[in-house]
Amino acid sequence: MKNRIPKSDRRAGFEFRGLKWTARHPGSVLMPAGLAASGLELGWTATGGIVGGTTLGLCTWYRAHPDTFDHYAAPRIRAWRRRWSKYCGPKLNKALQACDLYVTNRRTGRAEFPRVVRVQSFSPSVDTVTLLLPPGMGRRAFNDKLEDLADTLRVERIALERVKPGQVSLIIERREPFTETIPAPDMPEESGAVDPGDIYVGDTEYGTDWRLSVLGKHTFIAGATGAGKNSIPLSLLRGLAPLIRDGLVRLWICDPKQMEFRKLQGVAHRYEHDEAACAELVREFIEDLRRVQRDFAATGKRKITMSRETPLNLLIVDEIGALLAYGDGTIARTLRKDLAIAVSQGRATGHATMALVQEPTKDTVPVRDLFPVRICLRVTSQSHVDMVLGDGARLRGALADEIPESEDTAGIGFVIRPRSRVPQRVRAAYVSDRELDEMVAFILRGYHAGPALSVVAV
Ligand SMILES: Nc1ncnc2c1ncn2[C@@H]1O[C@H](COP(=O)(O)OP(=O)(O)OP(=O)(O)O)[C@@H](O)[C@H]1O
Repeated sequence: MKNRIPKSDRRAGFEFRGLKWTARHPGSVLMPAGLAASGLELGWTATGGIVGGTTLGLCTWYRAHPDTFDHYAAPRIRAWRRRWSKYCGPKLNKALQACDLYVTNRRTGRAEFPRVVRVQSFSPSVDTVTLLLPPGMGRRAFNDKLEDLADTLRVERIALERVKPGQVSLIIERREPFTETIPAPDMPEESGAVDPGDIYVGDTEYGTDWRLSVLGKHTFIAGATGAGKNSIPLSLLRGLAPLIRDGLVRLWICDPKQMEFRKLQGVAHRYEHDEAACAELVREFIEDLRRVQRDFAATGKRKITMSRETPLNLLIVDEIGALLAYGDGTIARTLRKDLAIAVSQGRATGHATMALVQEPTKDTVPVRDLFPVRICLRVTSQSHVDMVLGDGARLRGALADEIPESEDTAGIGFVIRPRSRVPQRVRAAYVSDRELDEMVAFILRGYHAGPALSVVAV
């Protein structure tokens, strides 16, 4: 039998603890060491020049190419800054101690704290701090303490995710970027001023425009009742209003709830609310899609040119769950098949679909994963977030289940940024009843339901 060496009450000397710390944080040690070495070797003026040149280079990158800077550099710089300014050992330990989030080593009597192993900052408002728990502490220790910890750290809210045994991530929402309602988008006067592939629907947490496309893009919007789902299609429709008026975009609306969309009845190409009639509407939408496909096959075309003869088609299905899961089984089966065709084949033919749902489970919306653009507003369950936005989205900061249930937060949600795959907080603009009426009146003023000769290249 192996002889076990009895544990000592003494800790390793500070120089060895220092070495261990250096091994864990090589960058934070090597950078100042490199600068000091450069100062001594090359002289302080040359080192100042290198530092200045690097800073200038970063500033130029920041100003010249926001896309690549925000994708590659900003999250790393922010995470590093936050690691050492907000979550450095003693500062975080003080907060953890105040919230009783530590264990006392029975043998040595010393307090042992969760250790920060990683800080990620995918967006300016949310950080993910991964902690290695000390022996004797489990993730349940955090259950009742997250609100206290949020107040102690002076942040908006904190959520917890288990990473692997012994490791948890605190998802720390530092601030709410949206404190004001965003006014309804303007309606352009002329069709030529609208790019249907780039319509403003609200703002992102970076203060930039949040835009959606109807060029064969299919959008899935999930959110609990009152989350503000309707504001997304309604904002989009205001941007598209002149195209609808001029007969270049046709609306197909399934509206089982008969609320806001009912007002669009007079300007929609097709509008239905009854379950069987909605299924018939979607069938006709598919027939239209097939007709364009046949036309493509006959003419060798691969893309439509938006015109009154070949308009873009936007199918809006409000409360898709009411049609697919809660209604008549036979109708739901046909509808599911047709929606799957629309979402998988409508891109090139100019048939876009937008579906809204309260409960985004696979049982309710089996075609959910076919939608390439997914938006998650306030949801009622943690699991809904990853269902909508993809695995790991909540861990990367999409705390859609933590958005408070209040009108002040309606329209706030998350989307996944296409290139980086990280969640981004967004808020849809709010279209009031008056602005909806104004839009309908605007469209009706010159409404063209049938074909004519106008062509707008897209
Ligand atoms: N983008 C927004 N910005 C600010 N407030 C909003 C926004 N969207 C909606 N609201 C407010 O929230 C309320 C609820 O919105 P809405 O009815 O669109 O939610 P919903 O998700 O469609 O709910 P349901 O599924 O029950 O129809 C609205 O009456 C409005 O006061």
